[in-house]
Amino acid sequence: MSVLALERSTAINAVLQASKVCQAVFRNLADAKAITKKDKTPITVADYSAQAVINTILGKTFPNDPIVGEEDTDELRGDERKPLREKVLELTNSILDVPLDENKLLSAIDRGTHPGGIKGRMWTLDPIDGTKGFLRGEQYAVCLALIIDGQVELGVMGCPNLPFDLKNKESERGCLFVAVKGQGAFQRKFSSSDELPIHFANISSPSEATFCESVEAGHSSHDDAAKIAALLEISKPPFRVDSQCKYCCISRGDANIYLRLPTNVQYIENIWDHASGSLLVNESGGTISDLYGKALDFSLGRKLKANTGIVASHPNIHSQVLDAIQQVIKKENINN
Ligand SMILES: Nc1ncnc2c1ncn2[C@@H]1O[C@H](COP(=O)(O)OS(=O)(=O)O)[C@@H](OP(=O)(O)O)[C@H]1O
Ligand SMILES: [Mg+2]
Ligand SMILES: [Mg+2]
Ligand SMILES: [Mg+2]
Repeated sequence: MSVLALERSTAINAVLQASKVCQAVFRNLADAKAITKKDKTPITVADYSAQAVINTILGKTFPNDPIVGEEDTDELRGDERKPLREKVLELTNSILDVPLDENKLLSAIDRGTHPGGIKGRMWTLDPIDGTKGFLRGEQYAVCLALIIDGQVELGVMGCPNLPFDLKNKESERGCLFVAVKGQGAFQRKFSSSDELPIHFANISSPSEATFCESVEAGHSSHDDAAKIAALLEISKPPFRVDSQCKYCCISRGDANIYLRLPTNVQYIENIWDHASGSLLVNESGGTISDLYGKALDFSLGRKLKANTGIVASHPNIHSQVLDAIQQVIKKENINN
């Protein structure tokens, strides 16, 4: 049996089950209404339920593994939130073999409150990445990764709305991506367990590239990206796609560069927003770093405290992309 085989199959199953939750919620749009968390970002019953489903499935097979998950139950408790809690419970139990009661539901979600760190095994989970994309009916991803001693060893991403072949409008939607360190990166349909290896598109000059960025200008500066693209003589328009689907798209050659450029200096990226994507990039032949060329450090807790922004691209062009980023950042620092 290959290294991390049980972790790989368990994570794939967990992500597929959580993706079903998201699809069910979206089919009944009334349930997909968001509430706003204390940090002013949106959350839906699907985010809560997907985290409950994945944490429960992981807990059964790996009871001693901690989980660094995006969500917690702070805003799911109290009388006022009873209807929301009941909806989350109903959804979760429509997927799990053994139904949970309310207390078990809350503790399943709160298994995700681990602080992270450098020692030992831990999972990191983003039950819905691109919640805003999910609410718009566009792209979103269920993202799960296993980190051991600060290194991402396994990444699985479910993209329920992503076409298997982007160039074919009729192509089936619902793709799952999986990578294990040293074992390559693969794509499969939700509807079949056949896996196909994926690779970065070969490219020799940045001017030929298509770059991906967030749909939300508040999450990544579109203005800075346009300046960087101009310096690199990129003529193709940006490929704006929600969520960690960006990582999936560059890893299978739909685009060539992923730029995530901070819009404010206070924002620090979360580990669950980049763990699975970073391994997918590395295992499909790409390079990933922060804007200064520094490797992403997943060992410092729940956040990528030592990194600023993200850039992923083909190794042939990575240093040129970093140079262009430096020129734009320097100019901005001078002007501010
Ligand atoms: N200010 C700011 N800067 C950078 N990133 C931020 C910011 N605010 C939120 N977030 C995180 O962005 C995650 C969504 O990823 P994307 O921006 O790629 O997708 S999208 O365009 O918003 O759909 C989103 O993940 P989810 O909350 O899981 O959707 C957030 O973790
Ligand atoms: Mg969120
Ligand atoms: Mg996210
Ligand atoms: Mg999320």
